[in-house]
Amino acid sequence: RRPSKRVPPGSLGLPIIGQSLGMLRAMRTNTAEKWLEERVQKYGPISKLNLFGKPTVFIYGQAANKFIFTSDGSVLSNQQTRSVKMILGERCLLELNGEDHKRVRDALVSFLKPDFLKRYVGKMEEEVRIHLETYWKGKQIVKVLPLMKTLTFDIICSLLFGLERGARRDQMVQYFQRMIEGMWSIPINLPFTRFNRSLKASKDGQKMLKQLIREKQYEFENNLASSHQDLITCLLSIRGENNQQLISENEIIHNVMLIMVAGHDTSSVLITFIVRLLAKNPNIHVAVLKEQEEIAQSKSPEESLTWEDLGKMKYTWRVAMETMRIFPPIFGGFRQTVKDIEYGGYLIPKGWQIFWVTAKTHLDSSIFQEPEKFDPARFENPGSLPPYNFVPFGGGARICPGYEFAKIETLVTIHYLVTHFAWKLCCTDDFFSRDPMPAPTQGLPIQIIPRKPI
Ligand code: HEM
Repeated sequence: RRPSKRVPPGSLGLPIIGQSLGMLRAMRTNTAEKWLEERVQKYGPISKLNLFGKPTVFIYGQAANKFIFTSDGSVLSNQQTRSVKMILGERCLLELNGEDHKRVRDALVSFLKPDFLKRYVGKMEEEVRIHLETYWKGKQIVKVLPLMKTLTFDIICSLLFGLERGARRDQMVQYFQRMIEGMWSIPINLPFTRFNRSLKASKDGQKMLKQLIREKQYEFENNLASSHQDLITCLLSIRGENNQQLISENEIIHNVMLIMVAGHDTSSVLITFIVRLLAKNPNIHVAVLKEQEEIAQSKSPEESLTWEDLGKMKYTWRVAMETMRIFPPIFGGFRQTVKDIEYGGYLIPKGWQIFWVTAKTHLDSSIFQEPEKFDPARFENPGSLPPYNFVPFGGGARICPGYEFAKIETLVTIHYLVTHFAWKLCCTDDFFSRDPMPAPTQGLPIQIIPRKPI
């Protein structure tokens, strides 16, 4: 078929600004789905707009997700905002395409695959225990979101970077927290801007990582590495013919920074929203508690959780999936067309952005009946769910490689939370803003009542 010469309906708005401010405002006021629905009502399921200075086409639904996730690099390339590229570096996975993307991704997956991660359940559990003893024990009110950010940072530092607790880990966490704060803002290189503070923190963090990598390289080459292999050592150990290192120092630094961001912001949001939903749905809370108590009672108090125990947490994981259906941590993302393409009968010119949105498909009543209702039973038989309808982790060649990691940390944390504490929400409003990660009012303060000692 000859491609139609028509670009999708819609307006590109003012030059550069386009609809970016309207979209950002809708994200911050938790009305982004409504904002997009109004577009669909006005222009139909495929429409053009101008986001962050680029002509963009917004598409959603099963076919759209399939198109985005299965198109190869000859049709669509990955597309990040300029601020993300400047802060994370040009060799991180988000910037790589084709063979380079596959080589670096395979290296990361060799560490993040279940066979490797199952050895680390006990180490994650140790981090959760220490966290609860430090920040929850003896408290009456805690703020869940900031604490979950601290916990997921700690887990990543310990498991992925082999950085033990202490001044060095604290310094690293500070750099990364500052870096993330302004990562999504508009890049203006002035000393007082949020972006510039992030860029500086990214450079300081990179310097520290470089030092850490050199130490790990020395340990690796002199057979001094500990038996608990971390991600950095794992990447250093990937060798080709003649024993040459296959992942360069810059690739290690940029991807370690990506993992720090991708791995901590998302899982902390997921756990926070599960805590919120359990407080609002007592029946579901009771069912999760029952499942977790059965596991706890099958072990002595000193015994660690195992991979097999996690396999028994089926209901809890269904609750997590339903939480991600309604409140996906990642709102959506961008790709860029590598050539003129035809989609849905329209022409999308070369160099335009394509904007995909998770929640718009997740809340579609033709896919999920009564989409506003929180119902974990939808995931009783995940195999029956048609592909590309439930996409909190994306899909295809760029599907989230941290899925298993996120699953383990979520299940271990929820196990400890429900078996050791009961809780009530201090703010009962339903509001959360997206910046771009969802954040409930005041970071979700809750009143906690201990069930049994940590
Ligand atoms: C609930 C937790 C998580 C959610 C919802 C999530 C979601 C996502 C999504 C939607 C993408 C794909 C974006 C796209 O196609 O453009 C992605 C990519 C990615 N995620 Fe996650 N993620 C989570 C946790 C993690 C964790 C724990 C890690 C690392 C330990 C991680 C590392 C990554 C990386 C490196 C990518 C880029 C993959 C690539 O471009 O090939 N994520 N994630």
